[in-house]
Amino acid sequence: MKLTGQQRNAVQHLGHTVITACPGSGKTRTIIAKVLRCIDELSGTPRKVACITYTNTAVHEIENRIRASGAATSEGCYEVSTIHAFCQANILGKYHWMMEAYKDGYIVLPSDHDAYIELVKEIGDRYSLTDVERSKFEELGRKPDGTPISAVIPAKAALAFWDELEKRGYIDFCNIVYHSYQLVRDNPSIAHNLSCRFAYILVDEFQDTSALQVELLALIHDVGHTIFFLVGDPEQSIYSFAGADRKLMEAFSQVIGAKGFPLSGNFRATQPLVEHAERLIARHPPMVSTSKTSAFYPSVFYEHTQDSFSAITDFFLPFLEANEISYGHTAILAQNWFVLSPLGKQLREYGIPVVGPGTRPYKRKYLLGRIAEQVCAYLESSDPEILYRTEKELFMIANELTGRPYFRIFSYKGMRVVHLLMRMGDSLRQTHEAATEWLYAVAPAFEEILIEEEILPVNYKGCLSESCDEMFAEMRAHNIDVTNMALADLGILADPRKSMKLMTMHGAKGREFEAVAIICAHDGLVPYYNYYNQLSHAGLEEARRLFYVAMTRAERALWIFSSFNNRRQPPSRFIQEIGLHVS
Ligand SMILES: Nc1ncnc2c1ncn2[C@@H]1O[C@H](COP(=O)(O)OP(=O)(O)OP(=O)(O)O)[C@@H](O)[C@H]1O
Repeated sequence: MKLTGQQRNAVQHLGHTVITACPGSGKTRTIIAKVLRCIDELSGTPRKVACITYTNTAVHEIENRIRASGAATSEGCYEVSTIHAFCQANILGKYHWMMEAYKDGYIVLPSDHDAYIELVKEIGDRYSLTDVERSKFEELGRKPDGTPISAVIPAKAALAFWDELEKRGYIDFCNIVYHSYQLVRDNPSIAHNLSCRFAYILVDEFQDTSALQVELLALIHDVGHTIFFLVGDPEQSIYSFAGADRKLMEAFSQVIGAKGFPLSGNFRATQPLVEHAERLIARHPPMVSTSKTSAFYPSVFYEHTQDSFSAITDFFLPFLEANEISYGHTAILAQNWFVLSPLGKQLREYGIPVVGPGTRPYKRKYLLGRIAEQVCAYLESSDPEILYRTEKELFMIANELTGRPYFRIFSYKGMRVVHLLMRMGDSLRQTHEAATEWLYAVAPAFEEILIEEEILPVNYKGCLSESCDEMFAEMRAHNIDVTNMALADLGILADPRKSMKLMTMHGAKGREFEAVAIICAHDGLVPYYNYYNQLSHAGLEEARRLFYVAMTRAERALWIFSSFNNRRQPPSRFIQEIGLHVS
């Protein structure tokens, strides 16, 4: 992997390391190079390197790059995961028996699970919570002392919610980390064990690490056998609502005595784009482009249009076509999910390959849908990468259903099952061409394979057929045209490489796209405020960083749209701040 001198120096440093640098400067590339170096060093030893990153997408990206480098043969000496997956695999999943509440096991409850939704309703009714408050349970965070972190949910409601989860043997995402922290804090032998096992812990996007996560890392650090490699950019800290504190990066680096390494230059974006970003947040020294991509002049555009759909179809899509930018290299970003969802639905109906909110014609929770999407993606592209993702999906499904991590899936056995599913999907495609018929045919066939191969227990017989019925009932209830659904449409959902991505600005962190469109750029959304939530100085600064993250995802072109259908909220103040004219 090609590295600059600065990047190489950071990778070669033997002690604790911290890299604080601007967007596009190669922080993620450097952390990947460090993983590869650690793999080289640790291969053949019982010790490991853990690379902790913020999102599952980032995990996939890093894993792909490690595989591409050929280091995947050293599987077993590295782990790339989110902090939740790290805690689940190395702490809570292993030591839950030490906790009275979870001594017999637990089930991780995702926020789209029926039991989760029911519980939110129950607690919402008990505490007379508003719809906005009810929608924020999945964003709940927790301080090291157990206090809930939420700008909107009253603490007593959050505590009652967790109490009920615990009584029912469930656990939500934020408590995976909280209970792991408790286990490590109360049992020094666990910290010792982790420090002996992990020779290196590398953390990407450290600016969004919460106090709870830092405390957990500090406990491992204190044992003294682990070297930390931290990368981040405080100017891209956008998760304070979940407990992130941009000052923790510097504080933790000082505590552990990490040596700082600068990285300069933005490899991603062209100079005109970088100049607009500099107007929003000025860096010292100023960020300069080192991108070799040819620049568009102009490359930052603003339009005030009727609505988001007309913005995309009248301006963004024609621009992509004229400049031969493929959909797979583009993204549409918005401050929240609610404005993306109707747009996703409209674009899908318009025939544009899109993934993201509103583009899946049924909820993600359906087991059959989750497996079928992977199989369809593989049948379309034969990409071996999808085989690994299917393996992971099976692991998650088995874990969610049974409450037990079934690590054997990540072995020859798991891969064999994945191949059996692919083969079955392919053979049924010959006789059942339409997606509807195919789904009804694969449901019992996949189920038989999963039960026979002991991925699912026998008492789960019927679960995929049931899931198939529920999926279709939901699609019919929402008037989805199921008869014209093709297998390729399902495959796109699991393999979004050729599709335009719809994502929230938060979800876009760490990503890059040739062209980016920001929709609904209105004051009240970015920055967020309304009659009940006045805009504070801290809120404004966090929103500025959010807009900065969104605009620095673009490599060549950035389009920003506001809408004259939205009469209550003026165009975002950040549009003018970056030097664009708002009439
Ligand atoms: N030494 C290098 N030579 C060539 N390209 C590079 C180099 N370093 C980084 N890049 C490229 O620059 C782009 C940005 O790199 P990367 O994603 O690692 O930046 P980052 O600092 O993590 O960005 P952000 O903070 O915005 O997430 C990527 O396309 C990467 O491949």
